[in-house]
Amino acid sequence: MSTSALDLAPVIPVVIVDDVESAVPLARALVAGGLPAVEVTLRTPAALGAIERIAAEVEGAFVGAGTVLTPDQAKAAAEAGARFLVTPGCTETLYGALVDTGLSFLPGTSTVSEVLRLRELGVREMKFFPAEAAGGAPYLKSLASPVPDVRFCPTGGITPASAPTYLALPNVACVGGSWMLPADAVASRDWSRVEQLAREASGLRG
Ligand SMILES: O=C(O)C(=O)C[C@H](O)[C@H](O)COP(=O)(O)O
Repeated sequence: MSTSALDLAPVIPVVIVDDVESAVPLARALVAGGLPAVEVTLRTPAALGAIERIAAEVEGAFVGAGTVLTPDQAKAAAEAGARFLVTPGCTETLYGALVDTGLSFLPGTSTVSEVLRLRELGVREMKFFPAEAAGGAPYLKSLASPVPDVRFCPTGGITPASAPTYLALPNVACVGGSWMLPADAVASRDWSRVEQLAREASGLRG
């Protein structure tokens, strides 16, 4: 069975990289702190280069691409070395492209019908986005009884304070978040702070 990003740690860090040179030390700090699954969002021109460098140079990292919106992005991320793909929402076209890469993926959902549509296609691991805005932990808790066989990675607005509530739910495998990468720490390349925040996040449990 292929590795699922959901099973590696309680948190998947969501990374926005502005320069490729920072990507490797940043990912090393996350891995050292206990967060091996690293989601690099395709929101910056540096993202694909960052995925490539992390895949090649950071031992222990399981690097993925986030903010995958189009089939071309799915393909480019796979070619750059991404091991998993994350999307904020899903369409039929995008779903087909995700499957075509052969990688594991977390399609974004925020309604029960979206969850059921993907479930009909055999998907059992999904992102719940934007988690806090779309109903938060109470929403996912309500889904656990009628749809017990789908596991979620809620992402969007989650903090170290709210993460344990999500992680305590039976249908939450892990959460996604960017709080271990404060903009000022990344700008000043304070990797020891990133590692420390990652370590705290990796110790979170419900
Ligand atoms: O890029 C994507 O695919 C997204 O769906 C959005 C991200 O998951 C959120 O931006 C998470 O960021 P925070 O809310 O800062 O934790």
